[in-house]
Amino acid sequence: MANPSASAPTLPLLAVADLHGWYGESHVLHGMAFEVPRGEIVTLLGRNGAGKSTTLKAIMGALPQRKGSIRIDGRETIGLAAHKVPRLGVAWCPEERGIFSSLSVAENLTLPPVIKPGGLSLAEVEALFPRLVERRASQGTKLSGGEQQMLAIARILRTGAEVLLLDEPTEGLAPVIVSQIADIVLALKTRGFTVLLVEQNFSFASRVADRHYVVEHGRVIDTLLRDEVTPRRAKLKEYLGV
Ligand SMILES: Nc1ncnc2c1ncn2[C@@H]1O[C@H](COP(=O)(O)OP(=O)(O)OP(=O)(O)O)[C@@H](O)[C@H]1O
Repeated sequence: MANPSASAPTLPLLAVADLHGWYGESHVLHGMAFEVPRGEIVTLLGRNGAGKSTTLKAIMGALPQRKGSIRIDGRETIGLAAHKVPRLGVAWCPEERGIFSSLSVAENLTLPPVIKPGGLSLAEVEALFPRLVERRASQGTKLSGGEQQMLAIARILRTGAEVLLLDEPTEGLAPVIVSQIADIVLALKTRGFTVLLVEQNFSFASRVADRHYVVEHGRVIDTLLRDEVTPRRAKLKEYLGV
């Protein structure tokens, strides 16, 4: 990884301000605003349909109708074509995971192109994911949900991205696998990655994250730092309806 302290420490790696987004006539992001400091794990929490996944899409330039501001390492990207966003060091792991079923684990792993220097080597990726090494020759279709999720995360680590957008990486997984994914996300932080996580699984989110933004109706309605989660747990449960 590039040295995380190389840029100004006070500049957030990702800064979203007054972000609006639409699907056709449907206005779903209503002034999203939040910051992701370099080296932190940050979550967007909220009920189904709050606009969390759409926010990740908007950051990647995959939401055609959007306005506002999305700065990546200080650079405004709102007018940028979608194919240019990854070059700024952002990688997206969408909810559907996107594993190619006809390709092997090894082929899936090396499919995304390296677009920036500073990514992990294949050997470093494999050291983080021993399970994938064991399954190297297996086809995508033969993998369990947890293995698919690991592969979806693993294959973006070589690309040189510094910011990883992970959309519900624990969805549908057994608790023991969720715990392994938490260990991996924490290991990524120690390797210098910055992570923006969309999550419904609050116990997972609270284990890994440094800060949480609560999203409701397409905007951030509250922010909690790691230490505020326990004292404000009742309020958080109310927000999430759990
Ligand atoms: N492709 C789409 N076309 C039209 N409307 C959409 C589309 N995708 C999402 N929406 C709508 O946009 C709103 C925000 O959805 P989004 O998926 O961003 O929510 P979310 O907070 O990520 O929740 P979830 O966990 O259910 O994905 C919802 O009302 C949803 O129905």
